[in-house]
Amino acid sequence: MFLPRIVKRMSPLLGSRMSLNACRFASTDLVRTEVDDKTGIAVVTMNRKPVNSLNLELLRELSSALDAVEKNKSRGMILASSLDTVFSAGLDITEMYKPDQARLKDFWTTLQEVWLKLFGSGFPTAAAINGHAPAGGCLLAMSCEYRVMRPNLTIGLNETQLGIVAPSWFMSTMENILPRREVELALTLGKMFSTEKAHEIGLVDEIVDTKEEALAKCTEFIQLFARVPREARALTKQSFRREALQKLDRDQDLQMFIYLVNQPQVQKGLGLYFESLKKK
Ligand SMILES: CCCC/C=C\CC(=O)SCCNC(=O)CCNC(=O)[C@H](O)C(C)(C)COP(=O)(O)OP(=O)(O)OC[C@H]1O[C@@H](n2cnc3c(N)ncnc32)[C@H](O)[C@@H]1OP(=O)(O)O
Repeated sequence: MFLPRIVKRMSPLLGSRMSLNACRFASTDLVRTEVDDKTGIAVVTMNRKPVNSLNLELLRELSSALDAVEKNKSRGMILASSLDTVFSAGLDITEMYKPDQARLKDFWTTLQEVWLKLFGSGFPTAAAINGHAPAGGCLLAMSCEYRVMRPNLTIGLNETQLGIVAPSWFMSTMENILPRREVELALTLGKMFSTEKAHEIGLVDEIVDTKEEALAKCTEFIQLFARVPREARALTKQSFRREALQKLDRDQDLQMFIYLVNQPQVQKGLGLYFESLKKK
């Protein structure tokens, strides 16, 4: 079981609001967690080059970071990326293409866990989307309560474009934000929205020019709850999200995923897609 290292020092994020305050760090190579001592808000930053694709190790560390945020009783959590142009490229295709079956099982179970912890968290959450957010990257952002994005990027659930089917809990997560018809269209098309279009339809709440502004806007959102009793807020949020959370039958979902991924036509499609990414 991974245990985050916790030390106390000054934030290296010079120029951002966070830099003014001493921060507690709980960091690993893949996920950095910084808690601002003044606001009590944790910034969880994904840091897996080149594109924050979600492999088993990154998912495990995200899961541990979420546990740490919960345990530390942080005022809220902002999810961000250390990369300049990518928030997260979604699931790491190498986990699904010609997979090791035991690892594939672990991989999917850990993704379920991350979603259950993030979407179902009692603490306030916001995503500072400072880069592209396709598929699993979009899922992480949508699992938060508020989204702030930089211009000229893309976000969406593009699974059908890859010949795969987004699980129903990906759909429920989008349905928590957008009208059902919009979700059906977006998913059947495998639509990637520009930042501007995502903002127009409500998938993204605000557009800002820099990562620092995104972090500041996310902080402002979380601070809206400063005077709302923590427990009442948490139970209200969880009650809104309960139906989606309870709909996930983890075992059945795992069996379905394993079955689908191992279909020869899905393997072929993933292989071709991966090649096309490499050729680019
Ligand atoms: C039943 C199954 C259910 C599954 C549910 C969810 C599915 C998913 O999440 S599938 C993943 C879907 N993701 C995508 O389609 C995104 C693919 N990536 C991109 O579009 C671009 O990489 C991106 C816009 C994110 C960034 O563009 P660039 O900055 O131009 O980077 P490159 O495209 O040059 O990529 C750099 C490097 O990373 C590799 N890469 C990219 N994405 C992935 C990925 N998802 N998994 C694994 N590897 C990925 C890419 O091949 C490049 O590798 P090298 O050529 O070796 O440098």
